[in-house]
Amino acid sequence: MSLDAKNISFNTKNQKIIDNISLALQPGEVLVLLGPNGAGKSTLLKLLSGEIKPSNGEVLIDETSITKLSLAEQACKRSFMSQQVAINFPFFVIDVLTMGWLDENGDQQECNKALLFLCKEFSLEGLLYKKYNQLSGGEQQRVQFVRSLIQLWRGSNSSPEPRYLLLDEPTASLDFNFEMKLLSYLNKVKILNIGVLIILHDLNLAARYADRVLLVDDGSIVQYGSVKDVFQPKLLSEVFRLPILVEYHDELERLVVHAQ
Ligand SMILES: Nc1ncnc2c1ncn2[C@@H]1O[C@H](COP(=O)(O)OP(=O)(O)OP(=O)(O)O)[C@@H](O)[C@H]1O
Repeated sequence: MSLDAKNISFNTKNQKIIDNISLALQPGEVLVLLGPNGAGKSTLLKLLSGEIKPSNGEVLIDETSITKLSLAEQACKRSFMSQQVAINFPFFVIDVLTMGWLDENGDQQECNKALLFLCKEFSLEGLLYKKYNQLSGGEQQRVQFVRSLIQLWRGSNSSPEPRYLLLDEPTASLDFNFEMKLLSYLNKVKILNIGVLIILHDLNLAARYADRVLLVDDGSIVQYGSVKDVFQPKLLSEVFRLPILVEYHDELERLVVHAQ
């Protein structure tokens, strides 16, 4: 079981944006997608989510081509939080949160339970009856993260099917507290048989939270593997076009990255 990209490419009239990428996101792992601006990360996530179709190759969810799944079936299997979600209609926060609730998630009582639990985790209780488009950027991002979790909720099921959570820079507008809260929450998410693919720009946070890393540049994979495999100073320096130092921090017990 996995969310697979098999030799996918995405071209526009004048540009090859994704060039023959293959990957497999496993349930139970956090795969961090790294790369410079314009490398193709968001496009790759949109392809994996089914939002856009590859020019070549295919995306499979648990061995079934995503093109053979209905939108409802896709929604059950994977949840996608894109970079910025503008909602022009004046929805209340509670409406935005419950939009993703599916029959598979459980009944109304279960929905209330999920809302109560996740809103407490991400301090949204006081915002439920505010208009979504009046929230700050960070508040909107917390709402979108909780919405994407609510979509995959299987609270009362002790052995849920594999599911996949795709997150495009979910911490970009968050303060330090909520940034750490969201990233450490992924450790709880992944043990629920969910595979998480997340785009991050902060290399130190990537080193801390990734089980595996996919480094892309110019639409292609540069390196795909463990943090140790990817966090090679020469490789990172080339991709990010500045001298980068990587060292093992004894006290933190992980690799840390510095710009030289
Ligand atoms: N539909 C499109 N039509 C034309 N060009 C596009 C389209 N989508 C993406 N691009 C271009 O493809 C490249 C990759 O964009 P993408 O948003 O995937 O990059 P990214 O790695 O997510 O960047 P960032 O870190 O800045 O968010 C960019 O040069 C972008 O301008």
